[in-house]
Amino acid sequence: MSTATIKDNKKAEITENGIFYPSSKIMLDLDDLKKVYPTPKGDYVVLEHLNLQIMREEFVTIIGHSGCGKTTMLSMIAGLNPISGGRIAVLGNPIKGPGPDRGVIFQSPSLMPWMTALQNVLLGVNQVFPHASKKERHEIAKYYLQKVGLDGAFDKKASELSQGMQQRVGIARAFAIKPKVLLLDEPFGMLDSLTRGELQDILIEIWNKEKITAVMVTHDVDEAIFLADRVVMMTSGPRAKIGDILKIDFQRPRTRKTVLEHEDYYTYRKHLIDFLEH
Ligand SMILES: Nc1ncnc2c1ncn2[C@@H]1O[C@H](COP(=O)(O)OP(=O)(O)OP(=O)(O)O)[C@@H](O)[C@H]1O
Repeated sequence: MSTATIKDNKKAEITENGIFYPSSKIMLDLDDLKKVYPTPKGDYVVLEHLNLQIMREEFVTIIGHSGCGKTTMLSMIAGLNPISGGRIAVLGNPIKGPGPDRGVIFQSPSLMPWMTALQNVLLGVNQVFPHASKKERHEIAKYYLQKVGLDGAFDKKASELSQGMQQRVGIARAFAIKPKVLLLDEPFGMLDSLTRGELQDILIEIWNKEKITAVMVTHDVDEAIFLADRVVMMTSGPRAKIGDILKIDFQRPRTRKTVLEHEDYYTYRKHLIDFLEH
C-alpha cells in the first residue's frame, strides 16, 4: 500500500505514488480554484488555491468536514455555481456553465413527482439526444432503468416510489445522458444502510461497465474507500483546499467482502480518520 500527501499537484502532469499521469489522461482539471460568497459580514472565502486533476475513467471520492466546501466545489464543476477565481476544464476546455458532458446526482433526486420513472429519465435523454428516434430514446431510458433494477416500475409515478427507488431513477437519469463526468453529492446520504449498500453496488456495477469519470462527495469513510480509486481529503474552511490524497489499490471489480477482508483496509481507514481528526 502506498499513500502520498499532495502538497502541490498543480502541474499538468503529475507523479503520485510512483504512477505518472500524463496530461492526455486528465479529464477534469481544477486549477487554482477560488470561491468567495458575499455575506452581510463581508466576503467569505470558502475555497482558495484548490488544485486537483482527475483522470479519465477514475472514480474519486471527496471527504472533508461539514461546511468545508465540498458541495460548493461539486456545484462549480457542474457549472451551477459561478467560479470566483481559477479555472475548471473538462478535457482541456474551460467550463462555461452546465452541460450534458457532466451528469449530476444529488442527495435528493428531485424527480418530477407527477411523471413516471420512464418519463423522468426521458426528460434528460430527449434533451441530449434530440436527433435519435423516439424508439431509440425509449430504449436508452429503459436500458438504464433496468440496470438500476426498476424493470417493473417504468410506468410508476415518481411520487409512488420509495426514496431508494427514486434515487435509482436519479442514477438511471444521470447515466442515460452518457456524460463524460458523473458528479455525485452524497447521493446515498438519506438512505438506510441496507438500501445504501444496494445502491453502492448498483452504482459501481454500472460504472465498471461504462467507466466514466466519477467524482463523489461522501461523509462515509467506508463508502469513500469501497468506491474510489483515490480518496481526496479537503482541509477545513475557510480557504479550504486539497489536504491529502489516498490511493486505493484494491483490484476491480470489488466486492464489499473482499474489500473488508483486505489487509490494507484498516490502514486506509485509519489514514482517513486520522486526517479528519486533526
Ligand atoms: N450561497 C451561499 N452564500 C453564503 N455562504 C454559503 C453559500 N453556500 C454555502 N455557503 C457557505 O459555504 C461553506 C461551504 O458550504 P458547502 O455546502 O459547500 O460545504 P460542504 O462541505 O458541502 O458541507 P456539508 O458537508 O455539510 O454538506 C459553508 O460555510 C456554507 O455556510
